[in-house]
Amino acid sequence: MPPSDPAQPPVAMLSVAQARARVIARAARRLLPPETVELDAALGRILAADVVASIDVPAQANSAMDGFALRSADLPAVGEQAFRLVGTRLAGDAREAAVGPFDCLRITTGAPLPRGADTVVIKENVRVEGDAVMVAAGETAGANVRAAGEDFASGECALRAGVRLSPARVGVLASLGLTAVEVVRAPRAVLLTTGDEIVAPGIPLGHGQVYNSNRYSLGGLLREQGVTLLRHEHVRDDVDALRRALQQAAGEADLVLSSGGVSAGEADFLPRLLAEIGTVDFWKVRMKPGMPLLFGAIGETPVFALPGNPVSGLATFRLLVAPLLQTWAGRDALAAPCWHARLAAPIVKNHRRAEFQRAWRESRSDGTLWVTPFPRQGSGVLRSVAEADCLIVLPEEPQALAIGDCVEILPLD
Ligand SMILES: Nc1nc2c(c(=O)[nH]1)N[C@H]1C(S)=C(S)[C@@H](COP(=O)(O)OP(=O)(O)OC[C@H]3O[C@@H](n4cnc5c(N)ncnc54)[C@H](O)[C@@H]3O)O[C@H]1N2
Ligand code: MOO
Repeated sequence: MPPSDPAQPPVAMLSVAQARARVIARAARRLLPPETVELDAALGRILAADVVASIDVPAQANSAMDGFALRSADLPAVGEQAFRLVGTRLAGDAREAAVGPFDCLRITTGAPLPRGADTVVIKENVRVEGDAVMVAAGETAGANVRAAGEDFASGECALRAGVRLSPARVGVLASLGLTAVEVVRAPRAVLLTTGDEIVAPGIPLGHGQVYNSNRYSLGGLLREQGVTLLRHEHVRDDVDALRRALQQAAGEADLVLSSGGVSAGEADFLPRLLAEIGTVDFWKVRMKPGMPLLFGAIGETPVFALPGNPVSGLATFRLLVAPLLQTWAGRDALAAPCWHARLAAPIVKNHRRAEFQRAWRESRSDGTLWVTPFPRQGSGVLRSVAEADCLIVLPEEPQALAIGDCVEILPLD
């Protein structure tokens, strides 16, 4: 249930797991429709439906090497055997060919195997004497042949719905002969940054002013996740300006992300405003950094109001915005594999929020993974995220962890 007065801290904040469940539930209420794109535009997109192979790949058995195709039954057990050279087929030669007993066909990599043949002997292993090809004992039956359907058999599921189309996956689609593919429509987002002290880079910094890094780091995270960033707008700490900006953004986007103005300051208008013009699903999560995170919707458009502190914004994005995008991508947002590592430095934590410490991981030669927390963990130390490659996940209970203790980590790359 939404808190009755979002400007007042709720009696019990949600845990990260509870907050994530609410985010996923809201994402599932409004999935994005599929659209068809040409293969050239498919890279990075999310597959909307399973792709089933309608042909065998490769379509015919073919040679994996340059050499001579023959019948394995004719290979010599000892000494040498002469094979009669009956022709040549380079890859791309569409004529059918066949070999009979003690025949061989000169063949190049990728050329279809002639009827009757089941083995290719590489050219380096034979001696050609006129029309005779001499093959010595020791060749392996069935060698250097790629079976029809070895990569994908017709009828087999080649790619599952929900996967991101990497270069190799787009290659798979092409290998199946497809020219276009159904993908999930890219979510469209508007990013609002707020705060009277925030100015754009390039302008000389006045007293008390701060450059707008969130625009670029949060905008970058959105883009990295395949979101189309429709636009960014910086909004001053004015309740009417914020109301207008939020309503307009919700009208044009699938997702609204804002930064700043969610905590307890005199200009932190977002919690009350979202309750006024939309719905508050939750405000404040038992996490550090990122505790004041606000989530809800305007109409059916989900709204994340992230804390203004640069590190808090990035952490809440990784932990709570990403699951919404994963749900829209048709993926199970709870299924991410869990990594573990040993602590290379002690950690003492006294509070009762789950903590996500920026850290570096290191794979040691004995096969163990170690993790070193960044020395400065403040929510304003953006450098900690810029230099880190993972987050150490510390559970809610107070902890005194020693060097060598095992902790859960979340990779950032
Ligand atoms: N009395 C309390 N004070 C604070 C609490 C609290 O519970 N009680 N919570 C703290 C926590 S935790 C966080 S996190 C921050 C979150 O504050 P807001 O979301 O309201 O954000 P702002 O106050 O607008 O800004 C916080 C900080 O971040 C800088 N900032 C904001 N926007 C940007 C931007 N676009 N680029 C770079 N830096 C930005 C801003 O200058 C502030 O330094 O509140 C604590 N306070
Ligand atoms: O949650 Mo705040 O993000 O601790 O600084």
